[in-house]
Amino acid sequence: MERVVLITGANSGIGLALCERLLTEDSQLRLCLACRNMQRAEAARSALLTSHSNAHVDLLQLDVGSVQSVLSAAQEVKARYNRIDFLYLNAGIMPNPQLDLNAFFKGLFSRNVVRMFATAEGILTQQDRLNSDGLQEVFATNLFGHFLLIRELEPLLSRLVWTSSSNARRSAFSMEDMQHREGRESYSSSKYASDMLSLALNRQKNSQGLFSSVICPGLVMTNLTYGILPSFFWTLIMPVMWLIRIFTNTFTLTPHNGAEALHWLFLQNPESLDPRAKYHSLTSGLGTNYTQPRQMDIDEGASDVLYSKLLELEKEVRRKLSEENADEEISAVK
Ligand SMILES: NC(=O)C1=CN([C@@H]2O[C@H](COP(=O)(O)OP(=O)(O)OC[C@H]3O[C@@H](n4cnc5c(N)ncnc54)[C@H](OP(=O)(O)O)[C@@H]3O)[C@@H](O)[C@H]2O)C=CC1
Ligand SMILES: CC(C)=CCC[C@@H](C)[C@H]1CC[C@H]2C3=C(CC[C@]12C)[C@@]1(C)CCC(=O)[C@@H](C)[C@@H]1CC3
Repeated sequence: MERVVLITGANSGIGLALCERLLTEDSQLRLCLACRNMQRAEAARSALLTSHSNAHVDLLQLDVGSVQSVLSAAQEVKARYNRIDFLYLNAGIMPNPQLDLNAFFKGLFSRNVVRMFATAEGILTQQDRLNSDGLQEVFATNLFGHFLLIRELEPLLSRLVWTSSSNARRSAFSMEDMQHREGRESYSSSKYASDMLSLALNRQKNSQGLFSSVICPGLVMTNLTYGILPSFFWTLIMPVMWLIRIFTNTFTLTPHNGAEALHWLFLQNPESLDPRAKYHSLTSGLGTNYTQPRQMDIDEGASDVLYSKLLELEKEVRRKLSEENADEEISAVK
């Protein structure tokens, strides 16, 4: 039977590399590339068809950071497919990143140097903003839009895979400020929230046949990472990056390597997976890719609380949207 795989943020980086790898694995797949920009989606589709000329590649317009777009895209998915075998929740942003050079150089000569290169802990902040739905943009894109998509498509789903990060950190997340309105680590907070949500989904939904996993792709050179430093700087330090890669397995660097754990999970029986593990894409000094589970620092109770808070926010957002639609209808009649 033809399997259907939907991937958010599939037009570039790790998402696009995953598409390539999945088509190489199973040429009979039906891939659905869910992207916000249809021109970029078309370009990705053409690239995939160049290497896999008989592949079934569909496109879906989805801005995961917009409530209305998620609801419309979900309607379209329900009209097109009877089921989604794998939903990869991969789209993600890190807007206005700032590297703390002082902390970086201090870190270079500390015991935590390997950890710093693997997680960017203590050296990276972001500046977030409100989107047109009144939500924090990073939270809306990296977490809430995906949550809403899952809620809309639930009867069709069986496997979920989140592209999280080793930058996810408990101390960056606060249950009282789950959107991270206050701090400057919105990326870390949103990724920690996705780890928690994945655990909560497993606790609530495994009995109904829905399984969720999280991965970290390692440090991959994509649009997201290129946005952190000016391009001339990347050109300068690229040889150093490849050198560091010999000593640290988290420097996967290429999108193909970064997609390792996403691909590996595609081949696993969900019952054999650990809901408390994050599956890391790793690359050895000799360039061999492998996947390694590492325990996440999360409480089951807290993950359930987050799940309830997301359900509450969903209600609120839907109510607001229907009020806005009603207002629009009234003014159209006038
Ligand atoms: N690169 C790395 O080192 C790491 C990346 N990650 C995660 O991997 C995932 C993929 O990122 P990566 O491949 O690196 O970076 P890219 O920027 O190449 O890919 C991000 C993808 O997400 C899409 N996207 C962003 N915002 C939205 C939106 N509102 N609606 C729909 N699609 C959207 C982008 O589309 P568009 O082209 O239109 O912007 C793009 O296709 C992210 O979740 C990121 O956090 C995790 C750890 C490390
Ligand atoms: C190699 C030299 C000399 C400098 C590079 C320093 C930083 C730009 C680099 C060090 C650790 C990196 C890192 C990320 C981005 C680039 C670094 C800060 C990530 C935050 C990218 C996105 C993620 O989700 C993380 C897993 C990455 C963690 C490490």
